Amino acid sequence: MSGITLPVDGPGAQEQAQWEGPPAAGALVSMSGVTRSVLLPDGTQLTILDGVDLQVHRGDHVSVVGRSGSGKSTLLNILGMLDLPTTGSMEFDGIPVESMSGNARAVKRGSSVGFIFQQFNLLAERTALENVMTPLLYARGRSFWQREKIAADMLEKVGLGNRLKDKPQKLSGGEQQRVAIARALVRRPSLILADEPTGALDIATGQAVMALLAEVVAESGAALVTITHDPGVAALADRHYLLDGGHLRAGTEPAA
Ligand SMILES: Nc1ncnc2c1ncn2[C@@H]1O[C@H](COP(=O)(O)OP(=O)(O)OP(=O)(O)O)[C@@H](O)[C@H]1O
Repeated sequence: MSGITLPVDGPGAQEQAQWEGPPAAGALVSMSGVTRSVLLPDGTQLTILDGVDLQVHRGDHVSVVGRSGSGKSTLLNILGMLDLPTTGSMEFDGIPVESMSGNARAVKRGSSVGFIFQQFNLLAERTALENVMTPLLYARGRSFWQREKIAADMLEKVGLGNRLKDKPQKLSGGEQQRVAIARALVRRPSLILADEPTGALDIATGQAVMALLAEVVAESGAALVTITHDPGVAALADRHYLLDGGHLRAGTEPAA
């Protein structure tokens, strides 16, 4: 698909102006020596991430592969400020995340991060349009007052302009994921985090959805971090990482 353009004075423009912070040249997300550990019921400590260094800039498309249980979702949760590092440092837009209150992190997450999940996570009782409008309920200004038009425009961008009133159960898996992509992008976040975005789709549909996702994200200027088991999906990224034993390394092959 080509010629995709996002709404000109798009959703979230006001919030972005408010939150844009440091110059675009700086890293959007910077992780340095990040570990994440949890205390297990038997009192032992499980180290899930160990000494992770990662920088993500606007416009980047980064893939992370790794075996089941290697810590991919844990990494994504930290990138999206859903969890904090146990040790090490992470900055989002130049702001140390540990210096932000929980509320400030939630506001920042809402305006700056869009999530896409394997199982789409759409609200079953809401139409495609209502699902895409949902993030705009937390926006301000034009993004809030014109949320219906903004959401409809975004669904048009992902090729679903004729399915606005359909609920998820009437949509195919690929169509549901396109609704989820529209929802993730509707506030014009600076970072899109996709956790196995093609995992519930057949190969051809997954490739089409992934190509669309990469294109609309690139058009928006946001960064895209994709976690995937699928080498074909990972290959679409510009930079490739592997999580292995809690360590993040460049490339897709485990260390010898
Ligand atoms: N809160 C927690 N308490 C205990 N163990 C945890 C916790 N969170 C994660 N783990 C463990 O840490 C490891 C990494 O989990 P994570 O979900 O990040 O892996 P993943 O690479 O995303 O796996 P998958 O590909 O199967 O989704 C797993 O062994 C998981 O059981």
